[in-house]
Amino acid sequence: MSANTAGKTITCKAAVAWEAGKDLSIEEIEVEAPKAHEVRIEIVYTGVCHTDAYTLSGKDPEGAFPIVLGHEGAGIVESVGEGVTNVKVGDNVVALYTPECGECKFCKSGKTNLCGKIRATQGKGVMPDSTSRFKCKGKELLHFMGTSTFSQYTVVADISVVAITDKAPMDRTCLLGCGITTGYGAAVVTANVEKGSNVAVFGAGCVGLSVVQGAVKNGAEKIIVVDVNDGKEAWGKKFGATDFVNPTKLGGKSIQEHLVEMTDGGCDYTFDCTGNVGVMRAALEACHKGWGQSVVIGVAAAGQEISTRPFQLVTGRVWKGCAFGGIKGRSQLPGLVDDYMTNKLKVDEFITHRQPLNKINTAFQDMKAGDCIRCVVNMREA
Ligand SMILES: NC(=O)C1=CN([C@@H]2O[C@H](COP(=O)(O)OP(=O)(O)OC[C@H]3O[C@@H](n4cnc5c(N)ncnc54)[C@H](O)[C@@H]3O)[C@@H](O)[C@H]2O)C=CC1
Ligand SMILES: N[C@@H](CCC(=O)N[C@@H](CSC=O)C(=O)NCC(=O)O)C(=O)O
Ligand SMILES: [Zn+2]
Ligand SMILES: [Zn+2]
Repeated sequence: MSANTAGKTITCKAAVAWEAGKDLSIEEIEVEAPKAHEVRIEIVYTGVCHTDAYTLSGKDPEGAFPIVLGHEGAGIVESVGEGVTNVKVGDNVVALYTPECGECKFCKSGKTNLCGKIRATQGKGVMPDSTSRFKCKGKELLHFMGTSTFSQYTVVADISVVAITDKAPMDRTCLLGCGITTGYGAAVVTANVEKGSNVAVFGAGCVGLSVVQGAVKNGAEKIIVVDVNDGKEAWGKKFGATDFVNPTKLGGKSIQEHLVEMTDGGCDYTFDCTGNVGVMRAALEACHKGWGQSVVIGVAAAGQEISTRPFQLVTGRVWKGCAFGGIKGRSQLPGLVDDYMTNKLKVDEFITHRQPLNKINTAFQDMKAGDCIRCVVNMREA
C-alpha cells in the first residue's frame, strides 16, 4: 500500500470507543498522512491490556471520547513525515506509549524513562501539534497514549516508535509494547533485583509473570507469587516462581504477616501488579525492615489513594513505582527483541488467546477471564 498512499488520507478499519462503558465499534475511519516528525504505521497485531479496559470503563481521569484505544502494537511503517530520520518506510516497528526524545530534562537526567516532550498533548489525546489525524463519520477521534493501535493504520510522533528486526514475528513483538516489557523492566531496571533476593509478586497476569521472569534473570532465590486465583500457581511456576500463596486462604492471617514469616523478616523486593490499593499497602508492609523495596506497577482507578503508617518508611522500606518498567523504548526495546530471538526472553508463552479485529470486544472479554494472560488481535483480519 505504501507506494500509492504516501501523502494521502487512508481509509481503514478501526475499533472506535464512542463513549465510556460501551463496547468498541468497528468503523471505517480516515487516517490523515503524517505531518513533520510523525510516522504512519500499518498496525499488524495489537495486544489488549487492562489499561485499555480501564480507560474504556470511564475510570481514567485522562480518558476522553470518542477515541481509538490500544497501546500494545507492532506493525510496518507505511509513510513518514518531513524530518523523520529514526525509522523508514517498510521498517518493522513497535509503538511506544513512553516516548524517548533524548533531549528533554527527563531523557537527559539518566534517572527515568519518562520523557516530557509530548506528554501534555499525549494526555489530551492529540498529536504534538494539538490536532488529531483520525476522523470517522465527519467527527474527529482522539488518539490514545500516543499510539492508538486499535486501528489498521495509526499516526504517532517519531519519538514514539522504534524499529526492530523484521525477523521477529509481529504477533509476539506487539506484547513488548507494554505488558512483558513493563514487568520485566520493573524487576531488571527499576528494582534491579539483587542475586539471592527474596521477591514477592502480587498478581500473576502478564505483568506479574514478566516480573517473575525478570527476577529469575537477575538471580533471585525465592520468588513468591501471590494471587487470589489458584490457577495462577502453575503459571507462576512455569515462569520460575518458587512459591505460591493465595491470600484468601490464610485463615485470617494477613498476607504481609505470612510473607514476613516465609522470608525471615520480609522480602527484599515486592511488586504490585494488581492495581488494588489494599494490595499495594500489603506489598509495602511485606518488605524487610531497613531495605525492602516495593514497586507499584498496577494502575489504580480514579480517586483511589494509597496509605500506610509512615513508620513503615521511617524504618527503611522504600515505596516506588514505574511506567513501562523503567525501560527506554528507543534505546532498550531492540535489545529485548534480540533477547527474545535468542531464547533469553519468553514471549510466546504469554499468548493464550487470539482474535481478529472484528472480534475485539471478545478479546476484551477474554482478557477479563481468569485463564487469559494475553489476547493478541490480528488487525488484518477484519
Ligand atoms: N505501570 C505500567 O506501566 C503498567 C501498568 N499496568 C497495570 O498493571 C496491572 C496488571 O496488568 P495485567 O498483568 O495485564 O493484569 P491481569 O488482570 O492479567 O493480572 C492481575 C492478576 O492479579 C490478580 N489479583 C487480583 N486481585 C488480587 C488480590 N487482591 N491479591 C492478589 N492478586 C490479585 C488476578 O487474579 C490476576 O491474576 C493492571 O492494573 C494494568 O493496568 C499494565 C501495563 C503497564
Ligand atoms: N492516565 C491514567 C494513568 C494511566 C497510567 O498509569 N499509565 C501508565 C501506563 S499503563 C500501561 O498499560 C503510564 O505510562 N503512566 C505514565 C504516564 O506518564 O502516563 C491517570 O491519569 O491516572
Ligand atoms: Zn498496557
Ligand atoms: Zn524526552
